[in-house]
Amino acid sequence: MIRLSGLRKVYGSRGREVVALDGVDLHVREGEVFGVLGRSGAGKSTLLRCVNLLERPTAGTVHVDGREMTSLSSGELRLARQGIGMIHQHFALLSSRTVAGNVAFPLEVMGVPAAERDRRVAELLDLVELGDKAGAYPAQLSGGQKQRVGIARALAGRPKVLLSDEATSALDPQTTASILGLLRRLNRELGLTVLLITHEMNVVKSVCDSAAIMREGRIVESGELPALIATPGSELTRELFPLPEAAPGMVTITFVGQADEPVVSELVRKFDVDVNIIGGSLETIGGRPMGRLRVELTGGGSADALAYLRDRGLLVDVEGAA
Ligand SMILES: Nc1ncnc2c1ncn2[C@@H]1O[C@H](COP(=O)(O)OP(=O)(O)OP(=O)(O)O)[C@@H](O)[C@H]1O
Repeated sequence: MIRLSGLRKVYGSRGREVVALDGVDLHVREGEVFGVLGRSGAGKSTLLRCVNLLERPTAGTVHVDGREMTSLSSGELRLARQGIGMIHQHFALLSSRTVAGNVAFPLEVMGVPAAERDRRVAELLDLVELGDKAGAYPAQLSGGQKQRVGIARALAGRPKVLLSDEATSALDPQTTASILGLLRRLNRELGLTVLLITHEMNVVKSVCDSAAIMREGRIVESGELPALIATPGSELTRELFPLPEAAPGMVTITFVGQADEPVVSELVRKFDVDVNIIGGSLETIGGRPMGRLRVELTGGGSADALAYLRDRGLLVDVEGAA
């Protein structure tokens, strides 16, 4: 649905060049929620704004729903942008307009007749569960309600793609969870493809099907979450499942979906080993238990025990071993 190839963006700033995107390739499949994670300055906002061409890339191509965005005329681009909604960290609502007026705004720009516009606004406000706030002004709303208005407005043109620019960063954890729940529901009910940028691991964990990590304008890893978590050396896995520091010889076992099996007791029963648990971190991601366990194995059966774990499809990493 979204394909970025060889994307480069260089800003000229007071005679100095800043490379914000340095050869980004990214594929977001239709109907998925894709999260781009990265620290401040990594290039996330620039990447997102290149998708709808709010920012024009210096080089590379941007395909959205089969169209090459950089080759469109300004009229074609305006139309193409109707198929790409966007929500923002600070909501970007018009304070002088009511909730209904904010949602109606893009419909007015599109030239939708008044009666149809009113119908559509009511439908959109119902969709985000704000039907009773149509006449309220943004200043009278909570942060979560403001973001729901932002989402309703972004969906006015019935987009296939929603871009989310740190949409929950200004919200408390409970409100964040409800907004992420809403995005997930819209993704499922409308088949909406969602590309979100965030610096919060929690967002990726709770709502994304796939993710990418960005650093200094580059994608350092990307893919569907289970595959990414099962990749040896994955940075995402380390951040998702933090563990106490490893000492040489310690064993880290990564589970992707097998976390409900009694692996530790099996090891002790089947092999001549003692298992000392150093730490563990488990989460349910996409309905599947995933996580990491760090242990110390002692006893003559350690090598056989490790081979057994690997045979079972678990990712096993021995600290200090090549
Ligand atoms: N309009 C601009 N002019 C010059 N430099 C810019 C501009 N926009 C962004 N940059 C620079 O490009 C780099 C990437 O910025 P970007 O905002 O995309 O990162 P980010 O990961 O979204 O960070 P944050 O979460 O802090 O917004 C940074 O070094 C930033 O200073």
